[in-house]
Amino acid sequence: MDHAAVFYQELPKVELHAHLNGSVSFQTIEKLISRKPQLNIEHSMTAIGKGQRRTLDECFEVFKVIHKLVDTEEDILMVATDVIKEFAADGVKYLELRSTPREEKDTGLTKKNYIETVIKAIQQCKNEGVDIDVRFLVAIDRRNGTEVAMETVKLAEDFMLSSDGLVVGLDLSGDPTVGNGKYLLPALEKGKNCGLKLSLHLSEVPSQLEESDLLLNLPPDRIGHGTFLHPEVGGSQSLVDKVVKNNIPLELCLTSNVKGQTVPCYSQHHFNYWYQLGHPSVICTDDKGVFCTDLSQEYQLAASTFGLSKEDIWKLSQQAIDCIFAPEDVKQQLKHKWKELYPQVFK
Ligand SMILES: CC(C)=CCNc1ncnc2c1ncn2[C@@H]1O[C@H](COP(=O)(O)O)[C@@H](O)[C@H]1O
Ligand SMILES: [Zn+2]
Repeated sequence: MDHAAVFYQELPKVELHAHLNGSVSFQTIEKLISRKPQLNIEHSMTAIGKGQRRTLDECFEVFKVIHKLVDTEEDILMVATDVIKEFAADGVKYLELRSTPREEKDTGLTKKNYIETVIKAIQQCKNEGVDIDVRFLVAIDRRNGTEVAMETVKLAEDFMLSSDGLVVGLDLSGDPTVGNGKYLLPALEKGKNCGLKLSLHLSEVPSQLEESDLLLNLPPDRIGHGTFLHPEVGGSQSLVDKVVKNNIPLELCLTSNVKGQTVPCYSQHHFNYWYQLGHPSVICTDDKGVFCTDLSQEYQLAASTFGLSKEDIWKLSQQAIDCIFAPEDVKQQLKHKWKELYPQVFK
C-alpha cells in the first residue's frame, strides 16, 4: 500500500450505505461457488471490475446471481460475518448494514430466519471483539409492492424491539425503474411512527421527480444517492429546498454511480454539488463486492477528484457520526474514538 492509501485506511470511518449481498468480497464468493459448484457460476458474473461499466439493468442481474449463491442460513451467516470483518479491516468503526429479507422455498429459509441470522452474525463478531459497531436496516424491495412492504415493516418492528438495539431502521431500495414509491408510503409511514429510522433510495435515476417529492414529505431520515434531485440534472430547486430545510443527510456512493452509469464520470458526481452547499453528505460504498471497491478507496477518490485535503477528509468522516441511526450515547462514544485516533492518523 502506498503512503497516501495508508492514511485513508487508517482513517476511522462510518459506513451507512452497504447492501449485504452487494458487499460480498471475491474471497467469499469463491467459498460460495465451491459450496455450490452445480450452479456453474463464475466470479466474473458477480462483480464489475476496474474500468468496466454496466447498465442499471445489468447491475441488477448481478444481484440475482449472488442471491442464487446465498440461499441458506449458513450462507447468510458466513456472508454477513465476512462482510463485517472486511469493513472492520478497512478501518470502519461503525457500520449500518442493510439487506432484504428473503424467503427461499427450496432451502426452507424464511424472512424471519434471514433477519435472525444477520443479527447472529453481528452478535458473533461483537463477542469475538471485532472493533466495529454494527447495526441493521431491514430493506424493502420496491418491486414487491404494498403488501410485502407492510409485512417487512412488521418484521422490522418486532426485531427493533427484540434485538437489543441492533435493528434501527428501514431501507427502501431495489431497481429504481420498477414499481412506484407512492404505494409504499403507508408502510414507510407506519415504520416511521413506530420508531424505525428511514433511509430511502431517492432519485437514483431521472424521471422520479414526483415520487421523490412525495417521499420527501415523510420526511426520510437519510437519502440514498439523490443523484437527480438538483435542477442542473433535471431535478428541481423545490426538491433541494426540502432536503436542505429538513437537513436530511445524503449517502453518496461514487464508484457505484459511475459503474452503474447514472453519473458520467467521477468529476461530475453530485458529491460536489452538496459539498459546496455545506449539506451533510456521507461517503459510502453501496455494494463494495459488486463494484470492487472499499470505503478507504471511496474517500481517496473523493479527495483526489475534488481536491480535498486530509483535514477536509477527516471532517467528512467525523461529520458522518451525526448521521448514524444509533442513539446519542453511541455518537458520543464514536466522537471520543475519533479524538483518540486523530494523532495516530496524522502522525
Ligand atoms: C444497479 C446499481 C448501480 C446498483 C446500486 N444501486 C442500487 N440501487 C437500488 N437498490 C440496490 C442497489 N444496490 C443494491 N440494491 C438492493 O440491494 C439488493 C442486494 O442486497 P440484499 O440482498 O438486500 O442484501 C438488491 O437486490 C437491491 O434490491
Ligand atoms: Zn444502494
